[in-house]
Amino acid sequence: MSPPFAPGTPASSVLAPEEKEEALALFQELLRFPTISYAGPTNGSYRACCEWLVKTLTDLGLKTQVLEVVPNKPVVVGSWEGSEPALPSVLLNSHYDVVPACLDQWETEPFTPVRKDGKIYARGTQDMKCVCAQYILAIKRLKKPSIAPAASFQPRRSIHLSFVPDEEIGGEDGMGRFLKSDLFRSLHVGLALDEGIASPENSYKFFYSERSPLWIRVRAKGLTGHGSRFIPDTAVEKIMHVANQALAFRDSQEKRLGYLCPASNGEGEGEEGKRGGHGGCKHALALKLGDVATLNLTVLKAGVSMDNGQTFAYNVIPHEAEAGFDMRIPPSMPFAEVRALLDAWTDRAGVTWEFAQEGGADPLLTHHATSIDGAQNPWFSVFYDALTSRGVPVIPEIFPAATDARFLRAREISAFGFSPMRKTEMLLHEHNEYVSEEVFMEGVEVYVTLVEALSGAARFEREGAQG
Ligand SMILES: CSCC[C@H](NC(C)=O)C(=O)O
Ligand SMILES: [Zn+2]
Ligand SMILES: [Zn+2]
Repeated sequence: MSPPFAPGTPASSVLAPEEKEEALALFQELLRFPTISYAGPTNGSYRACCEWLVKTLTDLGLKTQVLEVVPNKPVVVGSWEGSEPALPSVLLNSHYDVVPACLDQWETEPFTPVRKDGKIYARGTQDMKCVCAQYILAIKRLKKPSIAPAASFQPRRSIHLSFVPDEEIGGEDGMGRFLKSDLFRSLHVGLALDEGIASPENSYKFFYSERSPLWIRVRAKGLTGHGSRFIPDTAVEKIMHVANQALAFRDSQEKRLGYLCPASNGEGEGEEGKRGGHGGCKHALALKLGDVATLNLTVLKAGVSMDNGQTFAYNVIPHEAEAGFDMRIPPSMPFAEVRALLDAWTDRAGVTWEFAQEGGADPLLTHHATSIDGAQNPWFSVFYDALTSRGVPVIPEIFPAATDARFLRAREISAFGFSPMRKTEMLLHEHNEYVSEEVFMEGVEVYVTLVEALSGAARFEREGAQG
């Protein structure tokens, strides 16, 4: 892979003002659906959003299919057949669900988009309805071009757009079910694009792997008694012992941030004292969030209560306590090491730990990566060359959280996480989420570039004669 190159000047918007307004109107229509994912019977406005997607894709002339394996959790697929449909296709995936918004913390109504100072405020503007809309608008540009050189574009490989629910609550009933369907098999996907995150710098980040989310439950039992005494071996004391060691590990990982990648020069941890750019490191890569482990104490339960936690008996030492940790494990950290740490922390405290993920953590105990070596993975070269052709530095990273791309990579389908937002504050899951109109419109053009290149890619040598 070539190193990231110096910033250039990206093409500015070439759309007429009325076309920009049309594009922003479409984006705002999508933002109006309160598609908050949750485990309720109707799943917010999934169905209404799905109907809007079906109409929008059909109006574009795409073949539209809806898969509803789990009631009220539809997956929508729009397809544009390529001139060589036997070749592996390009999948543009996005999730249409969003996280909840705390109304009292927002300055605007989260599902009534507001345009102010060149920005659009609404839940989902970054995560990830921007990308849902940009895919649609890029296809619209390519199908009904008003601007050269998009005129007469015909994809060689088929292009599929998938819009899935439930990503924000684990994705099992969304992307998980979609991947197991005959519909998905029929798409014959070679490369998928999925979400990334905004880059505050003048660069595009893209993600080729992600950290594994492990949620750990620790339960302790201990002696009870009067709150005025020195009772030994209490449940809370045991939990505190585990928590203190866990938080010390957290500190040690946080200190690694910004230091040279030890793997890049083969000299191990000692080299981490040298900040990025020094010390003979081959790549001069500073460790980022996706390269280190994180751990947060996110659940704490204890106390004797007769009314479900409304009031507590402050003078009774609780005989049980529980802690929950959200751990994120980078591909460089073997899972055996994680287990050994957890065993050591809990053994010393005389308690046990378990995975808290529903259905177990087995699928999360393997990291999957899409190769970013062009000699191994020709999709990477096409993606990277097309993206860098826009003159903005392009940075490969490991996604710090979990996305639907993990399901694709687990099936050995190449998947890059990418949301075209440069010079943009990262606001996913935050209050007052927004994206600038300029960034949004540039993103449409970025996808025009990417879709042209990816769907136009000639048969790769390894694809053989049958595609
Ligand atoms: C494991 S399912 C939860 C998925 C969620 N994804 C994001 C992007 O926030 C997370 O990483 O917590
Ligand atoms: Zn997302
Ligand atoms: Zn999210």
